Amino acid sequence: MKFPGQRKSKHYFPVESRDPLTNELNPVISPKHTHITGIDQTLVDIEAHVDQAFIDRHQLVKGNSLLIDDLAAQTLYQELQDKQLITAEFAGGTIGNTLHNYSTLADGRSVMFGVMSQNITIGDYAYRYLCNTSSRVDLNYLQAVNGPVGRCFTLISDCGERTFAISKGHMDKLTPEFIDEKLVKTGAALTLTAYLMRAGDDPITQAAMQAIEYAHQANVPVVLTLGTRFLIEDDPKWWQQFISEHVTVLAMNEEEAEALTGESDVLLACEKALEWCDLILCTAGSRGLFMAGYTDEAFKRTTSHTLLPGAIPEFNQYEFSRPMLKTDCEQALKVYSHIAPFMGGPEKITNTNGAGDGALSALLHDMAANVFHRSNVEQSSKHRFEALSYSSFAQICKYANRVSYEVLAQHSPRLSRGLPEREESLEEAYWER
Ligand SMILES: Nc1ncnc2c1ncn2[C@@H]1O[C@H](COP(=O)(O)OP(=O)(O)O)[C@@H](O)[C@H]1O
Ligand SMILES: Nc1nc2c(ncn2[C@@H]2O[C@H](COP(=O)(O)O)[C@@H](O)[C@H]2O)c(=O)[nH]1
Repeated sequence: MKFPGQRKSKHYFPVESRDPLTNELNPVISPKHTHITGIDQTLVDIEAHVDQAFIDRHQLVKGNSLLIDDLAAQTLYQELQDKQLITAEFAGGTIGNTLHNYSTLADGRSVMFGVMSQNITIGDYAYRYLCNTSSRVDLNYLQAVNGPVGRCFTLISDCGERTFAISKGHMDKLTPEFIDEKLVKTGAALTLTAYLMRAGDDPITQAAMQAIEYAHQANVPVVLTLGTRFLIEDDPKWWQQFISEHVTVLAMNEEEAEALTGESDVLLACEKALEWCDLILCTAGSRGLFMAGYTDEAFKRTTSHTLLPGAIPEFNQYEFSRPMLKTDCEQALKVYSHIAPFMGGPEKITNTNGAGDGALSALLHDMAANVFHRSNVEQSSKHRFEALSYSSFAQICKYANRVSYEVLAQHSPRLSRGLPEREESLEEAYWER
């Protein structure tokens, strides 16, 4: 596993580079590996730039992700083809993107549970999905289905806003028997999306609930990303209950945060949502991103950054602390952190598809790095208390933000390579010091 983010100090990381003295006492011959698991609806993104009239004509809602039937999909696809509007086709799906980006960043294994067409022909959507997924994403546990994977028409408006129209195919046919109990229980995290809960009579929702049960039995953190505010604002109470019963880490953007909590201020929304989960990553578009969570009074660390004003004054005071489960804290303290977009954001943003998923994959990398380090260097001072991540709130913000920038600067929601080892924007002197 690679070190999460870019820093000079990589204390016993990779784990083979431990102190020579302790190496002699307890040599690492071959490090124990770590993986994460996730469930997704297997989807290919079909990207096109369209105007408002197109969105209205196909009865879509700007910014939403709506399910459409076969006839509507056929009509929409036909118009896109006739007018030659399709600009790209990529493997997609919010968790598929997150696992791919995790594996690319961490150079580590992730396991995806989902479906795949039994019969694949070269060039079809199932084939493209497989071709566009990192070889470090283990697809051996996919369930074979007799039909196509899903298509996600990703319609980009002039303002950069995305509207998704989903033609399901067989993407929701995953059944609970295809969730591998051992893999979920030995993983560093289980990653899910709120979209899995809108499958109607299809079995993927039960498959997700089965995975959650396995994760709970083994105290594996359950990570949920909210997808779109429209899904949440239909029934915020139901989601609040769902999160408090099942979720450890919540990823959302500021609109989803408002839909969930009723608070338009991101900090206040995070403060409220911390009553239902342990750790929050909340992206805020051109305002960057926020993290919120708990740490124990005994292990809090004061920031050396400028204290920031906001609805919670000086909210970032303890952002150098590491996130912990609330139940692991003797005296739980709420901690918040914020970062503005890396270098102010790329010069030109063609579309923001996948920027939020990118940030989440960085957080997952940091959480998995903690498990990896703990299982290989158990005696390290890092593990004298149980933390959810390897790094501090502030450091994870930096890393997640940097990854979002990379996704924004390229075209696809999936990274084609990891981050550079050394940041060009940091002076040479930083690395030499
Ligand atoms: N217009 C922008 N300018 C600069 N950075 C941006 C912009 N939009 C998004 N980002 C970066 O991408 C991250 C995720 O974006 P956001 O749009 O909030 O995610 P989502 O795709 O989940 O809605 C932000 O935290 C920020 O770092
Ligand atoms: N699993 C599902 N993924 C979906 C659905 N609708 C859209 N999407 C995917 O989201 C990403 C973009 O993510 P974001 O971070 O920019 O919000 C894109 O690649 C789509 O494939 C859905 O219903 N289910």
